[in-house]
Amino acid sequence: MAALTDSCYLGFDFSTQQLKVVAIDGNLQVTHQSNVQFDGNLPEFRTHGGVHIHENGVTVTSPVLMWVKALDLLLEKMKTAGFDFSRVKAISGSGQQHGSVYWKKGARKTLQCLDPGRYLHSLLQNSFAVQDSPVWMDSSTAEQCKSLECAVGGAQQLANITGSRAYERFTANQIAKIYGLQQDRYNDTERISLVSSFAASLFLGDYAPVDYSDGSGMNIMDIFTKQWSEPCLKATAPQLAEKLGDPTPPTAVLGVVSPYFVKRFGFPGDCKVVAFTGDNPGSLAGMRLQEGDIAVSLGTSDTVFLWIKEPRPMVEGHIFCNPVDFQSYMALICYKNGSLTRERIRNKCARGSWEDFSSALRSSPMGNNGNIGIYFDAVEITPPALGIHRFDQHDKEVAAFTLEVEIRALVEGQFLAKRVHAQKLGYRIIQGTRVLATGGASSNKDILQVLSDVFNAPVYTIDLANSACLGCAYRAVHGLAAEMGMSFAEAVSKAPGAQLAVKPTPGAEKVYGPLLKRYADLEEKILRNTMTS
Ligand SMILES: Nc1ncnc2c1ncn2[C@@H]1O[C@H](COP(=O)(O)OP(=O)(O)O)[C@@H](O)[C@H]1O
Ligand SMILES: O=C(CO)[C@@H](O)[C@H](O)COP(=O)(O)O
Repeated sequence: MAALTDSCYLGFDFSTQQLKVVAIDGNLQVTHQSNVQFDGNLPEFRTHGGVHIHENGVTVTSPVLMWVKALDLLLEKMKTAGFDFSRVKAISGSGQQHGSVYWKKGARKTLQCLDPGRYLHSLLQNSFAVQDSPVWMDSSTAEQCKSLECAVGGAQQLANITGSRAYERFTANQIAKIYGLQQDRYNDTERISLVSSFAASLFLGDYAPVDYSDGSGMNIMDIFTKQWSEPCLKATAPQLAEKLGDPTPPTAVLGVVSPYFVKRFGFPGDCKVVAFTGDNPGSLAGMRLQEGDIAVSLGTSDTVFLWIKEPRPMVEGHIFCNPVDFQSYMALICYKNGSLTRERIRNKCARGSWEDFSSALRSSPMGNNGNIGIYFDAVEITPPALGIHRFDQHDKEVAAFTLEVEIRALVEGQFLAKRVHAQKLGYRIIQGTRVLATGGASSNKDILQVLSDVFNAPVYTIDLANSACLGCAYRAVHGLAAEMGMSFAEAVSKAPGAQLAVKPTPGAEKVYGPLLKRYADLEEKILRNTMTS
């Protein structure tokens, strides 16, 4: 037993607003957690919510050096807190999906001989051909999307290969834009990483490959052969395969940590680095999703995901390779107007207080007396529409709601959308369905109550809102076990299970059944108006 509590595994998450870490011991118990907030702890980068929204409103980037500096800061913080790095057997991690990093020619050499006496951000300040990395909130690549779909034979055909039709935030379209507008920088790029494989590269002291699961969010990888698709490569940019390197299984042990971390922080020389993946795949691992469950992540973005065996890619939603099981897949739907929209309405209607926001939810009725709100502050992903739309019980568009009605309309609207879209992908709520919630807003029980009522199913949470970090700490454990043929489920069987957070209110299905239909029709109408305007 002592050996199990002595050993330690780390999971990092480079998400939109912060860098987080979770440490677990060999018994899979959480022993340490920490984080660095980009806006608050690194104000010199002047980000808002971890990003820069450019003047055109659709280009969204983050400074790549901010992520590097956040890692310097986080590891120093852990050291100051007395964290014992010498016990770490393996690390893994995740990153916000789709974002891309452009390593400059010569950067590999720099990575291979980092001076442990200096900070990473100072050592790597000249290592990037593009300083501002495009991130998942970007929607500036409509033109590139059109041309990629056209090149492979249409949206459905692209989905049949890569798991998704062309999406503006997906990496191929971002790369095509950089190649089109900044050819010098593209030519000066030695390696293109995702945020996840970039983070793994820092630890490895060499370029880390893209894993199959996060690689599925690029519009370039064939999710069935798990190789780059030739037609997609060709339609995106020249010499792309060599700049991407070959994709790798998410369970792969990539090597050991770079001597930089051994000398500077005292990591053991044989501490393994397991492939990093996307934050949503990381969450699937952290929640130990089972077939039949539906997971709802309420982070900066809201996402819904499912474990699936037989994928049928469609033009709505995404299919990714499964991060923990080679034979399986995961379906995902992403919403851009998640926590940041809830924060805006909280500030406008609840004096900036989550407590007041919650009490408005508690004191308003299920179904909001028939009022429905659809809030797309930024161009939404599912569906691609914009604007604030409020409807009364007769589906008549109205200009405003009272504060309390506005708060409930936002939360109900967000969850009605999730159930409507999940059902369109074929998901059915059956006896025994569990909704697993995670992400920052999953700490709010009143928000979870609305989720439970709209889905008419119990909502479970895990102890930690940071399921991506935890999942990657589990993946670090599994990476070592997988080498001996052990499955993920076996490797983490001792981990604490999800806890029941809330049950649906009696009568919920009667209230939300008709609202689901109305929501779907109203959304359809908004989308039609968007297309014709
Ligand atoms: N009590 C709360 N109620 C609702 N939302 C909350 C609460 N606490 C935190 N949040 C939301 O959680 C969000 C951060 O979630 P998180 O999953 O950590 O994001 P990310 O991983 O994308 O950085 C914040 O933007 C905030 O709006
Ligand atoms: O674009 C997607 C998924 O397709 C987003 O879910 C990003 O992966 C960002 O994640 P968070 O920082 O919101 O967790």
